[in-house]
Formats: sequence, C-alpha cells, structure tokens
Amino acid sequence: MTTVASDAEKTDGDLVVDVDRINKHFGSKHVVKDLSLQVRRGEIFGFLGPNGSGKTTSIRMMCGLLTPDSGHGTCMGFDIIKQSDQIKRRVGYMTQKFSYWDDLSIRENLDFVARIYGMQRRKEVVDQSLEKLGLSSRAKQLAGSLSGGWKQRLALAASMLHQPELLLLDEPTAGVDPAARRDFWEELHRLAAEGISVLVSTHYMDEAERCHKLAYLAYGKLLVQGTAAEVVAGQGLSTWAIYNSRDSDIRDNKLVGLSQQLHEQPGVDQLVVFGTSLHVCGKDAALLEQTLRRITAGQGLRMELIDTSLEDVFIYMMNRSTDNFGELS
Ligand SMILES: Nc1ncnc2c1ncn2[C@@H]1O[C@H](COP(=O)(O)OP(=O)(O)OP(=O)(O)O)[C@@H](O)[C@H]1O
Repeated sequence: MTTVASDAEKTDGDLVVDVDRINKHFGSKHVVKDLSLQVRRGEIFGFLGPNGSGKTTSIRMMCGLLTPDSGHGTCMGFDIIKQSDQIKRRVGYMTQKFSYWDDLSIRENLDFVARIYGMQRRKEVVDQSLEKLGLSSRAKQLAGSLSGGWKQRLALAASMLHQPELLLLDEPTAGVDPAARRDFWEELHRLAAEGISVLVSTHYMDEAERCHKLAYLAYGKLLVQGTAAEVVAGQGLSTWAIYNSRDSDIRDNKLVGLSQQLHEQPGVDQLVVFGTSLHVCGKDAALLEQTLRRITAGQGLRMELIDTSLEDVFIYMMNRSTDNFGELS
C-alpha cells in the first residue's frame, strides 16, 4: 500500500478515526484485510473501489457499527470494539436506501426521526434542521413528491438531527442528477468547515475529486490513500490523448482501430476511449511516447501529453488489482 499523505503539521488531537490493522471475515471470505487508516476532524474522506471491495464494511467497522475480527482503533476517542455505544450516539449514518415516509411531509418525517431519538424540544430541533439544510420552504411538502436531490437533502437532515460529529455516507447520491449532486456536496463542505468529519463511499469521479482525502480499496485491501493529486502522482503514469484530426474520422471508428493496434505494444499499459479521444497511459514515459509516435505516424491523428486524471488512475488500479487477484486474496 502506498501512503502519500503528509500531515506532519497536524496534531493527534485532530484524529477522529484512527484504526490499526482491522480485519473482517464473512464466513470464509476475507472482506477487509489489515486496514490501517486515519481521518482528521473536518475532513471529507472518500472510499472508492469496485463493487464488493469492502468500502461499506470498512466504514462500518471504523465507526463501531460492526466489530472487527482483529485489529484495534478509536473513533472520536472511543475504542471501536469496547465503546461502540458511545460512538453510535455521535455518528450520523445515511445509506443509499434511506427510508422515509412518502405520505408524511418533510417536517413530519424529521419530527418522527426526532421522536425515535427521544429528543427534547423537538420543534426547535426540527426548525433548526429545516433552516440549516435549506428545507424550510418545502417543509410541508410530502416526501413522496420530492425529486431525488431533495430526498437526499431530507436524508442528510435526518442523519444530522442529533448533531453528530461524524457522518457516514454510503453512496449518498446514487441516481441523483449532477446539479443536485453538486448542491449536496456544497452542503457537505459547509458541514466539514464547521468541524464535522465525513466518511463517504462513492463510485463517482466528480465526487472523489471533491473529497479532501481518498482511499482506494480492491478485494478488501487498501491500495492507496491521500489527496486526489497525491493519489494521481503516486501511480507515476504518463498519459497521452489521441484525437482524430478531422471530425469526419469519428464516424470511421478510427480510434477504436487504433486502440486495437496499440494493445500490448511496448510501454502501453492502458487504453481507454474518452468521448472523441483515446487516453493511452504507461509507467515508462519514454517507451510509451516512442511507441505512440511510431504507430500513429501517417495516420492523420493528433496526440497531446495530458495530465493523468483520477479516473485514468482508478481504472489502472482496478485492472492491476484484478490481475493480481491471486496475490491480494
Ligand atoms: N453481512 C454480510 N454477510 C455476508 N457477506 C457480506 C455482508 N456484508 C458484506 N458482505 C460481503 O462482503 C464483501 C464486501 O462488501 P461491502 O458492502 O463492504 O463492499 P462495497 O465495496 O461497499 O461494495 P459496493 O460498492 O457494491 O457497495 C462483498 O462480497 C459482500 O457481499
């Protein structure tokens, strides 16, 4: 695992999550393997990785919602194994499958959640929540008639009602349109600025780029962690974009043919068509350039060295971990 984060200037008092070599099995399946990770106060920490790579299980263990088989750690200063009750009270959990009552209004839904928590001064708490999450104007609207984005906002309000210090968001915006996703993330950053820490699992690259830090898991192993820029730099990939010189060539599928030609050529580690360009990545920058110049010569193509994107890196890591599955399992 590559750790590329540098946090020397921070003190340990900032740590909200600090786990050391935690493991989880489900039956014979080793789902999380020796996970060590630290999350700081006010940090939005994103978990990425293929389906079933252990993101949700990791997040749940770090917050005392699931007991690790081995390893140890703290969450908000409490022991994740012995003091899970104290942790649970301070955590807000929003899952993809947040259930609200369609035939209750936003206000009634929040009031219901406040009753479940046994909260005092419910009206005041609900009013504050409506105000804080910009839901006041729709307080009387039935939850069932809300768009996906507003439903997510309601789910966030419900998970924040008891004023948790740490939020767990499990693919919170799956199926929500980009504009609503952007609003949701602005809200998360406002909360983080107030000192609330957020652990979020996602498959969306735009969301990954909005996290302060990222962890990439595959087959239960943490492969890399750090800021988006650190994660990209850590893989040391060189990336070229190749375009058709003429728009008419797009219809000829020239790039698909080129992709086949480049497959398994020296220096070429990855080929991905991105819209009207082909992204070609490789670890050995000089060899990659040599190969590209040789193969594209005289084909009427334009090529340009570009910044490697987070998406290029994640695809690369995913393919690599699949190749190394035997070694990782
Ligand atoms: N309660 C459980 N009992 C048995 N197996 C489980 C349980 N929870 C998770 N698993 C298995 O553990 C593995 C990791 O699951 P997990 O939900 O942590 O992955 P994930 O990375 O969050 O996946 P996704 O992106 O699909 O949400 C999967 O193979 C899953 O089927």
